[in-house]
Amino acid sequence: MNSQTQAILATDKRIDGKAISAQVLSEVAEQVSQLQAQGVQPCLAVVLVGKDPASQVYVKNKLLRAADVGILSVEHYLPEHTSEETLLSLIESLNEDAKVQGILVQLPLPKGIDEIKVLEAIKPIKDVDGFHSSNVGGLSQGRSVLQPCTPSGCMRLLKHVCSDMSGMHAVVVGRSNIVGKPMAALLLQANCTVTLVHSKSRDIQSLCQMADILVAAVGRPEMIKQDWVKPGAIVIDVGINRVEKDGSTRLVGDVDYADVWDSVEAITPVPGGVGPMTIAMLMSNTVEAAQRQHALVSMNRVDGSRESP
Ligand SMILES: NC(=O)C1=CN([C@@H]2O[C@H](COP(=O)(O)OP(=O)(O)OC[C@H]3O[C@@H](n4cnc5c(N)ncnc54)[C@H](OP(=O)(O)O)[C@@H]3O)[C@@H](O)[C@H]2O)C=CC1
Ligand SMILES: Nc1nc(=O)c2c([nH]1)NC[C@@H]1CN(c3ccc(C(=O)N[C@@H](CCC(=O)O)C(=O)O)cc3)C=[N+]21
Repeated sequence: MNSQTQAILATDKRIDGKAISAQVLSEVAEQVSQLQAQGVQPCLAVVLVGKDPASQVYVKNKLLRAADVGILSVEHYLPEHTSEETLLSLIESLNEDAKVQGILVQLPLPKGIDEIKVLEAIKPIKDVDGFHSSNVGGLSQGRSVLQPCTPSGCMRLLKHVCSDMSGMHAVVVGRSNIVGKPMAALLLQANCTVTLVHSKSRDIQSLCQMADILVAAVGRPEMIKQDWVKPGAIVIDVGINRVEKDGSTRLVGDVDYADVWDSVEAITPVPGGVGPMTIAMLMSNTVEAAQRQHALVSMNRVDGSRESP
């Protein structure tokens, strides 16, 4: 990225996730071309069980972005009442398919299917969501593993407005396995002092007021107001909430954007903030998975060892 683009993206208070994700996607497209030149076509398998309307929209957007950057995608749509066994055997066949380097099982899964069991069935090297315990453990140890897309997207946005986060107090609201916990791990790795807040925390407002970096991943529309935010804070709003207002549906975050605007140094909008970054990082992880698998295959050809990707 040249310094002029960096300046454009960083001068505004609004952290433009759409523009920054476009940069990530153009880097990914370049990496895809390099892999293709080596005879590797990156391919992402997306598995959707049931007909949850929001999941259908997200999956469609992921497939569109994959096509944009030259990543092949294969879709597996399974009916709502699919058994856990059927899903596990699909994952097994995708694990064994050398043409597929990335596997994503869209969450949430229908009731009756053990989410952890399903995520654990995905080969860690193909786990482009970064949800397998081996990748989760690797992240907390600071190893170079496939990282969860939403938190790594948030880190990328933060780096646009803050080149060194060392010593800053980061408060993350929400402790889910897919957002809050890995977000805290990444902030810790960036040398922040991290507070992880959840529904059982006491006096959440005071904890938020202490934040130099505030990350909201709660799922409560516009919960965070101006008097929760320290003046000059950087705010990353992960929340995606659909609210009805005057007969139409609007998308809002967990932060009251208009209310906090005057206080903050920088803030991500909803939509157009973290959401597009999540998808861009998924493409980036797919390419990384393809590169790692290609390197393993090449290494095995040279030394004849039996380890397979
Ligand atoms: N932009 C993107 O790319 C993505 C956006 N999202 C959005 O982010 C939001 C969070 O998602 P996700 O992490 O999956 O959600 P979960 O519902 O899994 O987790 C929500 C977390 O918030 C905590 N919480 C709930 N209410 C409160 C409260 N009043 N005060 C403090 N903490 C509270 C819960 O605490 P406890 O653990 O105690 O129950 C829980 O840890 C949602 O709006 C979701 O749609 C999610 C993924 C990606
Ligand atoms: N295995 C798995 N991996 C995920 O990463 C995963 C998941 N399951 N389940 C659901 C959550 C949610 N999530 C989003 C991705 C993109 C947008 C996104 O693109 N949002 C747009 C708006 C989209 C709209 O209009 O609804 C935006 O914020 O601008 C939002 C949310 C990924 N998730």
